[in-house]
Amino acid sequence: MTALMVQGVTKRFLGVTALDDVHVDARPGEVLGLVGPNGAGKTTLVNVITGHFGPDEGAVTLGEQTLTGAPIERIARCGVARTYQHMRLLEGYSVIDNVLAGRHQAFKGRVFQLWRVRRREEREQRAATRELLDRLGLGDVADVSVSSLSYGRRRRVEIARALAAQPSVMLLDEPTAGMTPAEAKEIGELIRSTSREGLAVVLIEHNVALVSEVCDRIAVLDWGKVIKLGTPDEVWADAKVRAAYLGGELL
Ligand SMILES: Nc1ncnc2c1ncn2[C@@H]1O[C@H](COP(=O)(O)OP(=O)(O)OP(=O)(O)O)[C@@H](O)[C@H]1O
Repeated sequence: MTALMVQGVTKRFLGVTALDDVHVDARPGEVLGLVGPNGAGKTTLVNVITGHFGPDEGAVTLGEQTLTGAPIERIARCGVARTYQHMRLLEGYSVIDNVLAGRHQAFKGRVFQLWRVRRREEREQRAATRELLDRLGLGDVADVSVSSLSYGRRRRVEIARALAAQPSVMLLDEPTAGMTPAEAKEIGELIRSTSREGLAVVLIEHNVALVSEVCDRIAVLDWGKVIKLGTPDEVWADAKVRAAYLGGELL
């Protein structure tokens, strides 16, 4: 497993500097929180890492691999998976088919294979996906349409789909948005236990209590700049953070 490094990334949209010389890293086995007021640049940073936007300046690397400016599919195949602020599930398809889609996307075109070998791989992938669904508490709905699931379970399917690609880095954009506190707590526990298996998780999250509980380190963005990067205690004790984030009324 390899670390994600963002070095000196700047991204401008017409008159807006959405990211301004951003330096952050996410280490294998840790959860890195990405927090900050609305419009601070959190989603833009995720979009630059995943190749949805190229940066104007700076570099993104994963171990020895340079991701800067690479197409989205290549970055995904390098081991970067994500979920979106607004869910993008294949409506009307089963949970297992949605999750398998994540797996196929990551592995497609990898090698030319005989039909027989492909059939065997497909069976193996289905079995591995069922195991993953069991682990995420979705085993009982594997063959059910995602459209009929509760909001919390649909969010879980999104995470399962990202994990199915066996990433080194998983970027989660507000995975607990719209959840009940109990559902959010469960997702928090899931994120933490998943990271402990060795992947780096980058978590955009507005829920301060959850982010403090789940994250090893937190990067605070404000107006496109990282104003603090440290442990939850270090971050929330920082005067600049308190001033920028929720106008000083943090905890
Ligand atoms: N595609 C785009 N075109 C123009 N401006 C954009 C684009 N994407 C983001 N921006 C601008 O960049 C800035 C950062 O936006 P971004 O969505 O990254 O913030 P955020 O921290 O994720 O906010 P939120 O918490 O509200 O999701 C904002 O001023 C936003 O309007």
